[in-house]
Amino acid sequence: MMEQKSKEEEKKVGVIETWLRKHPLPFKGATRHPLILSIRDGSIDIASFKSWLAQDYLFVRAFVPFVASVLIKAWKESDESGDMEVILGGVASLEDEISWFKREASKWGISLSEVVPQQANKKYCGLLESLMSPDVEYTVAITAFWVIEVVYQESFAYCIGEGSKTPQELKETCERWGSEAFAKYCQSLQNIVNRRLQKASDEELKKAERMFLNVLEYEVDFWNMSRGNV
Ligand SMILES: Cc1ncc(CN)c(N)n1
Repeated sequence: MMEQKSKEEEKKVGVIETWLRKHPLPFKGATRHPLILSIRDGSIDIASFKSWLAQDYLFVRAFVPFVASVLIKAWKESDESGDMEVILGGVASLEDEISWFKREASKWGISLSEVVPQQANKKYCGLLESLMSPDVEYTVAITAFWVIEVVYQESFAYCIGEGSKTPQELKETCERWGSEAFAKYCQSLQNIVNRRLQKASDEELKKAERMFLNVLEYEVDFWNMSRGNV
């Protein structure tokens, strides 16, 4: 009886929660990076922030076709029509995000047309491009999509959380990904991923878990880049 109950509970917990318990350090490494800690404690070097902003603009431009490719996979492979609305919401919000990057860059005197992608950025955009292949399963692609979004949500929410000393001029940036609305969107993605993983084959589960860890590494490399540790 006891054993039955714990198995039931495990089912309710969801695969993502079990991964987060199994791999706390990689997740913490990506969401509590020194760059984020320096925003939160106010010691951030503005040159690092500007470098992150410029590189992230290029990343987001590459992220748009990736999210569009996840939308196509959802249309072809999903067992739930509601997935498309969640992903479509993500695509739509990226238009506003790109405009925001342009405004923010001009505020900081950054000429976006002159930004050259650094190595870690090129590598990460290469990963996005590889995930656009029709050979990559919807479950694996949507897992990557969720991790990419949740790292920013967890990181920037920490910068505006209780006790933070984030400089006023960086608060809008932190709000963009640290807001309640963005957290809700990430939760919707997480629900899709958990549902898909519950039905996945062992092989697909392994692929998705490897992707989860891979993306966390790419995120750390991306933060490192902005601190000059390419
Ligand atoms: C590198 C990176 N990772 C995630 C996000 C959030 N879409 C982003 N803008 N940039």
